[in-house]
Amino acid sequence: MTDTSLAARGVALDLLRDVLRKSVPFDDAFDAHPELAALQPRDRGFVRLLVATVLRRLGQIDEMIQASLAKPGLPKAAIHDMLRLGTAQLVFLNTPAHAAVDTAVELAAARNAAPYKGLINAVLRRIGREGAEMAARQDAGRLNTPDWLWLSWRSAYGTARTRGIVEAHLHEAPLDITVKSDPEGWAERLGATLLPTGSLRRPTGGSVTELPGFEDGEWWIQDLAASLPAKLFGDLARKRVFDLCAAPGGKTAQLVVRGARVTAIDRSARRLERVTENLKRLRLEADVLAADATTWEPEEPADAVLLDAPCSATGAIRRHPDILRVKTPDDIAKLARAQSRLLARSVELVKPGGTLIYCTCSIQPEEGEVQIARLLEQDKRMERWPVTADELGGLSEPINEVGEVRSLPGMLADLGGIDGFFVARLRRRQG
Ligand SMILES: C[S@@+](CC[C@H](N)C(=O)[O-])C[C@H]1O[C@@H](n2cnc3c(N)ncnc32)[C@H](O)[C@@H]1O
Repeated sequence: MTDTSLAARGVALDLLRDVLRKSVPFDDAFDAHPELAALQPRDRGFVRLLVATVLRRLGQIDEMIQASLAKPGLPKAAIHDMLRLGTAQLVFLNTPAHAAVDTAVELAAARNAAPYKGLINAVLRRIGREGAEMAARQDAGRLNTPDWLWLSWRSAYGTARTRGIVEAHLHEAPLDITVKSDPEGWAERLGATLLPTGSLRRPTGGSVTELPGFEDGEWWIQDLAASLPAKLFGDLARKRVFDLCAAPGGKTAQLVVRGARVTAIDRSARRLERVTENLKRLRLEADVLAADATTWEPEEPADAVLLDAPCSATGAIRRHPDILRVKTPDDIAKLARAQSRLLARSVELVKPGGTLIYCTCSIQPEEGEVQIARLLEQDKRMERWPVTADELGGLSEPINEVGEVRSLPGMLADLGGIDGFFVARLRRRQG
């Protein structure tokens, strides 16, 4: 094994420990790893793919490891992680068997685990021989999904839709792009597909910043589902809009492009820097303000308010498989309480006759449908303004019976799928 590939696998081992045992979100662990900067871009890409594959396929991988151990009982955590990295390469990343096994054994030697070299060698050789057949017999979607999430989705959406969700999680999401203007022209220049809602779609891979139009600020990365809320305000020309949870600013940019005068608020000054940077690259202008939206007092209410609330992000598992491992039912309850406080405050920040859009990239009903049902029951100043399929380029599948957008991974499969998202559009009654 070359020094760089040993270093890359060592970094992957550390990242797996950070996510699985310290519940650090993968992107944060990745950005913070001290040895990552020294790796070649290709090795960095490999580390990302390798760890993401283990997280995406953890249930399957662990079942294969269990079945391949000579004695029952798992080895200690670091050895288990070395086996996981080896198995992901052997079964899901098409690494030649000798390379995957040898590198795992060398990693063990480099990490003071030489006594385990024999065990690692034996288990991975067996998985190299039998892994593909084992994988073909597994119920992949179910095995890779923690029980609490499986049960929550099955009770909210039924078994067939839950199957669609968990099967979609097995694959990485495509790269979606929102353009400032001329979607047809940019689709051609970027070699992308133009989706019915106006977003562009490309397969993932390659360097985004080297694509035409990036430097000139003609477009930004934004999932198809995430692009929907800002499109649902109706005419925004010269309207005053509060974007209450704005960072990193994808929706802020959309609102500005649509002609609104936007105040972009976020309580994280660090994340707000991303909004400022993104707006600068896109040559767009908004007032950017670090404040807590639950206590912020503007001079007057706005014509429209966007509340893209902090959430568990269980709708974005295709892009962030670590969510399967780091989120807990307690997180959902805590986030739901914060969302409900933000929602109550948002009502006060919108003028009578104005529009409030609430959205989250979660597929937990507690962070979506339940929030809106409770608000409408408690606050008679607000009413629903249902979303229609023609506002989504004719897509009716992600609209529920009361006119909320409820997208689920697994929907729009013929277009390449969509992240899970919830969007409710409300109006504050006059008077
Ligand atoms: C889902 S993200 C927003 C994504 C953003 N709207 C976009 O499209 O790029 C949620 C944001 O809410 C911010 N946030 C959480 N609690 C907040 C609060 N009480 N007031 C303002 N911002 C808050 C977080 O810092 C985070 O940046």
